[in-house]
Amino acid sequence: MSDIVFIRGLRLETRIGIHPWEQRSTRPIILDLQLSADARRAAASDRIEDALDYEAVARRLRELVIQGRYALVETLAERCAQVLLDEFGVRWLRLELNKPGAVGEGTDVGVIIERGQRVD
Ligand SMILES: Nc1nc2c(c(=O)[nH]1)N=C([C@H](O)[C@@H](O)CO)CN2
Repeated sequence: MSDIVFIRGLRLETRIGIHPWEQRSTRPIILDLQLSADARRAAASDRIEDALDYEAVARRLRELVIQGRYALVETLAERCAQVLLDEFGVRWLRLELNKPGAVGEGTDVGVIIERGQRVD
């Protein structure tokens, strides 16, 4: 199965950073996600129950991200990945977490992780 459901540019507020001043207020992070999913099954039935619901994914990640406090982008990326694997049954994912402006205006920094087994 090589189908992918994607979410690009998911902007979420969180407290993140290694410096005490970064923990005093929220800031935006941006998630880009690729999630393996069986699009053929969803297309055959045309039912959301047979699809990986990107709306539900976005809602769950928003809840997770806003509630937490994190030092590292790696930690937050890993938490998000675990939720997708455990709660949504995603077998493979690629997650890019961007912390825009962290090393100067207009600069994108962050982490890209892949988890699970890609079945082709
Ligand atoms: N690999 C990482 N390096 C750095 C991180 C991080 O989360 N992962 N964070 C910081 C600071 O919080 C920075 O974003 C703001 O000064 C520095 N390096």
